[in-house]
Amino acid sequence: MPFDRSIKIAPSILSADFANLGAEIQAIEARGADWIHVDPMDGHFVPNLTIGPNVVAAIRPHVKTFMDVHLMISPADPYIGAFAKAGSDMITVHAEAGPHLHRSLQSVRAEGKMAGVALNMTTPLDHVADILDDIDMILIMTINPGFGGQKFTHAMIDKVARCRAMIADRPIHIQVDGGIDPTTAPLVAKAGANVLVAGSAVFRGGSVAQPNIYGDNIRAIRDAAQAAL
Ligand SMILES: O=C(CO)[C@@H](O)[C@H](O)COP(=O)(O)O
Repeated sequence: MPFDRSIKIAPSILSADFANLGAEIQAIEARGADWIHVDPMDGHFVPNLTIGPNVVAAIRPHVKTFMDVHLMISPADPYIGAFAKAGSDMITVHAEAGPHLHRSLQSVRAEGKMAGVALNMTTPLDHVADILDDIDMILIMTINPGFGGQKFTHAMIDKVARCRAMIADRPIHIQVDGGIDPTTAPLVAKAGANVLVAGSAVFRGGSVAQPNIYGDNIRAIRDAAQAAL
C-alpha cells in the first residue's frame, strides 16, 4: 500500500474532559478526527503529570482510528512495553529522553508498534538524520512540551521544511504539536507537515453535549491546511 501523506488531524485529548474520555473520543472520531493523540507526562521530563498506561488501556476500546501516544517520560524505555500492551499504535519517544534513542526505537518496533521520535525545539534534526530507516514519524515540537494552550513558535516552520527535505521520499510522517489552529495549520502544512496535533483548537467551545463544535473546529483546521498545499 502506498504511504499515505495526506493531512491528518490528531486531536490531543489533553484538552478533553477527563471525566468523559471515552465519550469525548467517540465524539471527535465521529466528527472527523483521523488519529487520537495521547500525552503521557511524568512530572520529571516535563513539569506536568497526566496519563499512564492504565488510562491508555481504558480508552483503547473507544478508539476506532489510530492511537498515537507521545511519551513525555524520561527514561521512556521502562514504560514502552506497558504502553504497547495498553494498545498504542504509534509510540513516540523524545530524542532528549535518553539514554539511547536508537535502543528505544528498536524496543517500540520489537513490540510491533510504529516508532516516532519527538524533537524539542532546541534539538536539531541531526539527532535523527542517520537513523531514518528506524523511524515512522518525526514529531517537531512547536512549543515546550508539558501543557496545552501555548503559543505556536513560528521559528519551527523552517525546521519542518528542512525535515521534509531530509526525509525526501521515505515513508515517514512529519507531525507538529503545539499551538496548531486554523491560522498556523497552513504554515506547517505548506512546509511539509502531514500530521497536525491540536488540543485547544479542537476542544474549544465544544463538549459531548455540543459535539458539532468539535466537527466545526476539526474542519476549520483541515480546510486551512489543505488550502495551503
Ligand atoms: O504535547 C502537548 C503538550 O506538551 C500537546 O499535545 C498539547 O496538548 C497541544 O495542545 P495545544 O497547543 O494544541 O492546545
